This record gives sequence, structure tokens and C-alpha cells, in this order.
Amino acid sequence: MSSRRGSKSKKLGSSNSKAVNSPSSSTTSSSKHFPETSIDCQSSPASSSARSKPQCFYSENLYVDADRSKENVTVTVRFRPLSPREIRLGEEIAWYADGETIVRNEHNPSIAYAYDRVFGPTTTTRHVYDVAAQHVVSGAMEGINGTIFAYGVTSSGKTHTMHGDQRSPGIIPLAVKDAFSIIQETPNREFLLRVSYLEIYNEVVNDLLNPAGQNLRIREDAQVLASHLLNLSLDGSQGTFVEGVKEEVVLSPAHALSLIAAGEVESSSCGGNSEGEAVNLSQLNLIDLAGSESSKAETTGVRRKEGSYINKSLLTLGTVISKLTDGRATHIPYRDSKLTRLLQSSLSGHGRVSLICTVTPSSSNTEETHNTLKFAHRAKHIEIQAAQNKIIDEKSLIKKYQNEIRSLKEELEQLKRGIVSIPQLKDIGEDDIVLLKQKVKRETNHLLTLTIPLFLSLKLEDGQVKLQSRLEQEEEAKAALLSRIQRLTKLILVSTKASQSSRFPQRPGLRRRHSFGEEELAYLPHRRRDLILDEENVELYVSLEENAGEDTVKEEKKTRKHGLLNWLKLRKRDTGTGTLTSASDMSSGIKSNSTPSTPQAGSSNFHAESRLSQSIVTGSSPPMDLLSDARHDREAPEDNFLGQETPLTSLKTIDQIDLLREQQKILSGEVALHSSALKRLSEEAMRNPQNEQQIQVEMKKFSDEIRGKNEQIALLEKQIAESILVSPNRMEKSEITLSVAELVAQLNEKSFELEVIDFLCILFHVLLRAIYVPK
Ligand SMILES: Nc1ncnc2c1ncn2[C@@H]1O[C@H](COP(=O)(O)OP(=O)(O)OP(=O)(O)O)[C@@H](O)[C@H]1O
Repeated sequence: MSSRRGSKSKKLGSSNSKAVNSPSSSTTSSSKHFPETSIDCQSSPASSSARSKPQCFYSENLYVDADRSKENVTVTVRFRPLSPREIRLGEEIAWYADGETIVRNEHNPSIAYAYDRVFGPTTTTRHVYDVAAQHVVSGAMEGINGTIFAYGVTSSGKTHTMHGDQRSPGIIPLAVKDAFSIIQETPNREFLLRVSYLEIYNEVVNDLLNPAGQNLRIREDAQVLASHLLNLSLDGSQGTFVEGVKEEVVLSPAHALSLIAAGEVESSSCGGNSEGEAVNLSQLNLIDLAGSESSKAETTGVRRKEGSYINKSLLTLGTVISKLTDGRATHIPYRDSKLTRLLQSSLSGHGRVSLICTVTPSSSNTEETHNTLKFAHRAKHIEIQAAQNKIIDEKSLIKKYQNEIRSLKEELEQLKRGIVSIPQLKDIGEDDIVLLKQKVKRETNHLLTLTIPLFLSLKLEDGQVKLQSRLEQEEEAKAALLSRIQRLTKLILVSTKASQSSRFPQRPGLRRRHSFGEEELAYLPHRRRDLILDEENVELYVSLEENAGEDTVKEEKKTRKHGLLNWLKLRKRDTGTGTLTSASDMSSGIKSNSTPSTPQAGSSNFHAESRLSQSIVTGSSPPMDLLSDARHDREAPEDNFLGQETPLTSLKTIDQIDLLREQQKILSGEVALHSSALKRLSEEAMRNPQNEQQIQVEMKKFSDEIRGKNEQIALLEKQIAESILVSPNRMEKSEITLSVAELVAQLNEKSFELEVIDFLCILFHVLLRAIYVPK
């Protein structure tokens, strides 16, 4: 936000906060103050210009540009309709939306407040999301912290707004869905989505994804601490964080939703020239606050303590907000509550905030609604400059990898230079050399020059023994790194558009919206899966299948090299040492141009794997035949060119175990989601006994689903146990029969390593985080 605009807002803020800040301000006192602020809104339901750009003029002739205020704090008010019960009880409308920016009191029309936007009782959550949340979510995906929270008294519609239900999804599911859409629509970046889910209960932070994570500490980033001490403003920090909180990597909207999510983005530039560049990191906090009403009715015991803690969080939030509004405040008490401490970096100038205040029009809640409106009105004047967080140290995972990759590249260069002049071939059997040559033929030229010396380096004479052992150690270390990289790359999400761009120019126009369950496959790291689902892409898939080996395939491969792990995995297949079946290459919709070692098996495995993966993403139970297909594939003897197992075989088994575990995690997350829905339904049944029958039907549906998913989990556990039983034997065997096979495996690792280097230069991360304040 520019300073010019900031000062305008500040003036407006001081004028209005005078009206609402009075602790004793009531309907009457506000009414008395109202002429001072003298709102004269240009918008009305009939005003189309106001609809496109809500704006208000005050007596000071200050101009409020609601569009621009989106850069920092957006304050909106959402009315819910009168409930059937309230209508039955004959309650009347006490507050109403007067146009798109004003809330007015029915009994005293001079009492009115202006906001960025006011949503009437018939507004859909989708529309609320578009106006009040979408820009925060898209900001988070670009590296700008975001916080969206619903504030209001009990039964005003916070949960309806944030969580929603199947008919009307709330902000949280819409945000998660949008985050994945943005990934899909951003072909030049890669993302890693992680979710954490916390509750703050009685000022204690608990990890809802990890039962062992109780009473977690909130820690402060060292940089922030230093900046506080030195009274500096610091854009490059993430502020506070919860120590030891569990963060789950998520692969699809369904998966993310099963964990209830929010986000933090780490991103880096695409391409190989990202050395020295900063990495962006941001969080998206999606918060369902406890009811804002006073707990004064609870005067005894645990409830009173609970109420006082809830009040502490909300009161501190109010204080923090009003202090921020008052630009002269020198001390802002973020540390007074866990909630404000956690939100500190978002509130204090590094991010976008959307405060959605939910209110009931009902006359029985006049006073409570008025308090909410005043709270919202104060919040409007926070001046926050949205700024991208630049992480310029080693903290970022991406940065770390970039550095590792750089040093790996250097090492490889050294190896190349040092060993190329001393090849000793005498220890290598002729057969081995023939096989090696066959193998090497399949590699590209630059791989040839690097991999042959490496292979030969293991056969050096005595004089080089020292060097050899050093190289071996390095190889081991690199193999460990590679295995880590392989695991990580399975979790990277990319838009599937990157590799299509050459063939299918991107259509102009608005970003596509996804309905739930639609196209979720495309978001998995099994990134070519869209080729199977999308009609256009089916053509691509078919043509690639049919014209394998043609120039177009080469072109496709060339394109994919820059950023698509799948390409790397395909190259792996090309080597002929057996298929490295990982979560990532399961996705491969494009076959390599080399014939699979057993074409028929290759093809059936491919389809089985795709279906298996699909079942993971959609959350449906993996059909038994697929699991057994995959297992069969695992157990089938590899038809590698040496006719025996290599360490890659073990890797493959490990990857499949990983995949089964991922699947098990997803299902567990869904069980958790359904359980929480069940809990909410039972609470609703208690609140609305008249709807009990209908709610019971829904509850039964959830219970059945939970039972079904638990059965699937048990099945997966069995599969995992079986796979684990298989793997050690294989490892043992492969250890005994290493010799040439090991060398070839190392050759492959080295080729793969080079490819990984290309890939990791364009790594991107996103992390979602949710904070839950219990009712
Ligand atoms: N905008 C709306 N349109 C239709 N119904 C709504 C709307 N907002 C809320 N409701 C309904 O009002 C009731 C109370 O809403 P909700 O449970 O979301 O309130 P809450 O503020 O979360 O309450 P609590 O703090 O007790 O959890 C629910 O039955 C909900 O479906």
C-alpha cells in the first residue's frame, strides 16, 4: 500500500475509531458519534458503479478505495438469514445490509458502519470467497503471507463460512481447491504443499495431526528477535513458528482437505540460473475462531477458565488490531496471546488479512452484533503493507538443495577432469564392456562422457586406491542424497501444462475453476496422468505411443527435461536395468522410446499403476486387483540386461512401500475428516433437534464411510507388512551379487544424478497451515 493511501486511511481511521473505541460505546453512544463520521455512501443496491468499485465518502471527503485496500486488510461483514427457529419465535430484523458496503440499524438508521463489502443473507459462500478470500490465497501462492479468519458470535455463521458443507463448501475447501488450481495454472513453477493443523485451547497449542504433539511451544525466528531488539523492520523473516508441529505433505485437494489446511509457500525462479536468488516463503492461515460473545454467563469452574482464555485470544486480537490502527502505538502486544503471536507476521505488515465478520440480523442479538460491527470497523484501519518475504539464508529447503546441487555439479566436474586420463580396463571382463557399451549407447552424449570415467574409476590400480576409496565414500554419500531427492521429488506438484505448451498454446481467459473431485489426478506428482484424463491429451498420449522414437518424442523429452521429474524417471527406464517404480514414474503417461523389457507386462503395469494412483487421489479404495497387480509387478523378476537383481530393485520395493504408506496416510486423514464432520453433525443435532432425523441419516453415511476406510487402512497395513517382508531378502541377495551389477547401478545413479540436478534447479514449495480455535 502506498504511503499516500496509507495516510488517507489513517486519517479515516482516527476519525472513526473515535466513534467506536469508546469502551462504553453502546448503540446510543455510537449513534451520538455517528454524525462525526457522517457516512455518505455512494453505493446502493441499484448502483452499478458502486457494485463494481465500492466507495464511500465521509464528511472529511476522504476517499475509500475498497479495491486497493485488498492489498492489506479486507474487512467484510456477512449476514446469515434468520433461522427457522428465530422466525418461529417472531424475532425481527435488527441489522441489515444497506447496499454493498453499509450495515445499518433497523431501529435507528443513523447508526451505520461502512466496510469493504457487506454480504446480505442470500449471498453464497462462493461469492464471499471471490471477494474476500481469493486474493489472499493467490497472494500466498506468490509468497505473500495470508490470513483469513471468521469472527462473530456463536451461531452467527463462522463455521458455515469457513468449513461449509457439501452443498455449500466453505472458505477452507475453496481455498485448498484454489491453491491446487493455481498450481495447475502455473506451468513454470513447482510447488510442495504441506499442511499443519493446530488448535489453541486454553492458551495451549496442540497439534491436531499428531496426538503426541501437545502443548507445543511457539518460537520466534532468530532474525525477527534481532529485528525487534534493534527496532528494525524486517521483511525477510517468517516470524513465529510452532516448534515440532507436524507438517504433512499433501498431493491433492482431497488429501489436503482431509487434513484441514492452510499454506506457506516456498518458491524459487525457474531454470538453472537461480544461484544467489532469494526464495519466497509464505503461509496461509485459515482460522475458525471461537465465538466472540462474552463468556460472562459462565461464572464457575472449567468453562469460566476456558471462556477467559478464549476471550484472551480475541481480546488481544482486538487490542492488537486497534493498536495497529493507531499508527502512533509503540508497543503492540502480540505476545499476550498465542493466537496473535502466531499471526504476528501476517498482522504486522508482511501479509494480507481478510477478516470476515459473521452476524445475525436477529433482534435477539442486537448488542452482540453491534460489538462485532465495531470490532470489524476498527480492524478496517490496520495499515499493512503486503510484502513478499524474501528468504535469503540457508533456511529454505530449496536454497539448500540448490547449494547441494551446485556442489554436486562441481564434484562431478572434478571427477570428470581427474579420472578421464587414467582409464584402466584390464580388470573389466569383455562381456562387461560389451554390455556397458550397449548401455551407454542409450545415453545421450553428455552422459557418456561423464559416466564412463566414473565406471572405470572403480577399477583403478594401487596408486589410485586412495582416490578410489574417497570416490566410493562420495558415491555412498551421493547415493544417500539421491535417495532423499527421489523421495522428495515424489512429493513435488507441478502444473501439467509445462510440457504441453509447445503443442497446445494456453487458452487465454480466466483461470478455470474446479469443482470438487474434478481433475484432481492432474495435481499429483504422477504428473502425466492428465494425459489420460484430458481429451486433447489422450491424443498426445496415443500419438506418443504410436510414434515412439520419432522427433516429436525427442522434442517432448527435451521440454520435459527442464522441470519434469517424470522425464528423469523415463530415462531411468531407458537404461534397461529394470523399472524404478516410484510414485512419480507411476504417473508416466508417456512411454519411453525404448521398449520395456517385457512389453506386455510393462503395459499392464502402467495401466494398473495409473488406476492405483487414481484411487489414491480420489480417495477411493484401491481395487484389490490393482494392489495385487502392483504387488505382482514388485515380485516379478526384473528383466534387466544382466538378468539379475540390482540395488534398484530394492529401491523399487522401498518406493512401493512408500506409496502404500502415502495411501494409508491419505485414508487416515480422510477418516479424521469424516470423524470431525460426524462430531459437528452430532453437535448440530443437539442444537437443532427438529432436524435430528435428517442429521442422523447424514451421520450414518459418514459412519459407514469411516468403517469402509478403516477396512481399507487395515488392508493397506497388511500390504505394507507383506512388502516389508519381501524387501530385506532382496537386499541381502543383491548385496551378495553386486560386482558388475553394482557398477552399472552406479552408472545409472550418476546419469540420474545429472538429470536430477537439472530438475532441482526449479524446485518450488508450498506449505499450508491451519489454526483452529476450539469453540
Ligand atoms: N449464510 C448462511 N446461510 C444459511 N445458513 C447459515 C448461514 N450462516 C449460518 N447458517 C446456519 O446457521 C447455523 C449456525 O451457523 P454456524 O454453526 O456456522 O455458526 P458459528 O458461528 O460457527 O457457531 P459456533 O460459534 O457455535 O460454532 C447453522 O445451522 C448454519 O447452517
